[in-house]
Amino acid sequence: MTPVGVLGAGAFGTALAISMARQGPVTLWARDAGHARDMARTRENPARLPGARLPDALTPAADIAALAGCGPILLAVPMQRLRQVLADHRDRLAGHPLVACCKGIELQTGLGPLAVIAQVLPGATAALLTGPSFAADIARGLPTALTLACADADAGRALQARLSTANLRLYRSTDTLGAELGGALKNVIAIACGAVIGAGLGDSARAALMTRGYAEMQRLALARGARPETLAGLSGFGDLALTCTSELSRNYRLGLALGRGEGFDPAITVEGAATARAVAGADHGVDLPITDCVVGLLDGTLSMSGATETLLARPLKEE
Ligand SMILES: NC(=O)C1=CN([C@@H]2O[C@H](COP(=O)(O)OP(=O)(O)OC[C@H]3O[C@@H](n4cnc5c(N)ncnc54)[C@H](OP(=O)(O)O)[C@@H]3O)[C@@H](O)[C@H]2O)C=CC1
Ligand SMILES: O=C(CO)COP(=O)(O)O
Repeated sequence: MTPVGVLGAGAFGTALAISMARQGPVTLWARDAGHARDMARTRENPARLPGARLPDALTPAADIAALAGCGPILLAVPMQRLRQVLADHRDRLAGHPLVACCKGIELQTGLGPLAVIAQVLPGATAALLTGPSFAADIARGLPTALTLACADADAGRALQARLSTANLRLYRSTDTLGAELGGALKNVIAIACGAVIGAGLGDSARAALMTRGYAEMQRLALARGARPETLAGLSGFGDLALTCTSELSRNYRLGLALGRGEGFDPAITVEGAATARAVAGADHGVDLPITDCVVGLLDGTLSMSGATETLLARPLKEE
């Protein structure tokens, strides 16, 4: 069996590699050669996924040429890095089915991962793997369900069969736009929910924000042509429910810090911050009051009390 390739030895890339290496060969590329060598020697990735052991079938690689012998390649780098990574390694990636594992909207263009892939590698078979999944849970072999979205139904079926594992149950979709937007926008709402809890506004306020945040996700996604059932699925509702209620979520933790008026380590990957700015700044004619408040909190132009008053003072309307 040709190995599955994983580009990006971060938390998610490593967790997916571990899960898939339990049923076949996987090559995990790390951009830092020393990082790859350390993983090969110690059989762990403590910096990104502490406590997880790398199965024997997982081969860390420092040279991206090692991906040449792989079949599908999973792209597990942050959304705002995706374009550069694809451009840097275009020749190595050409000809392989590419599975974007990142969640977000590109700040400069307002595009999602699959549109970025199409621009850098036109004609590539591309899919998206997204949904409610903490890297730590996947690495521990806990049951996880994800959406595998691919515009090409046959390619999607093949990738679903190839990438599903004993604990990773993949559901197919051809609504790539809806899957992209669900995974990206839930991070913005998770920041908002963390801020509400961090400010001590309570679980009822969080439930209201999750619900109205889901409405905001739907408004934007449907306006851009997504299917409602996609937003109601794993990539939308499922991931929203997970990310808005767990301190394992970095987006939620950033929100907690904002609500508490505390700082947050900028080195930690938090996709929702850039996505909020990308979406709020775009001209799509859709009302996104929660997203706008998140941007204000991130930029320091809006206080928690100001954000709360802004949302509570909105004109009364039908649900
Ligand atoms: N963590 C999780 O539980 C989940 C994450 N995701 C998504 O996965 C994506 C990746 O996040 P995650 O793995 O968690 O983030 P991490 O911060 O753990 O890892 C990011 C990885 O990307 C690599 N990277 C960053 N920039 C570049 C670059 N220019 N070239 C090559 N590699 C680069 C980093 O390399 P280096 O180590 O050398 O810095 C690192 O290995 C995000 O979009 C996230 O939303 C989805 C579901 C769950
Ligand atoms: O996407 C995730 C869960 O589905 C991971 O969440 P964070 O990026 O907020 O850590």
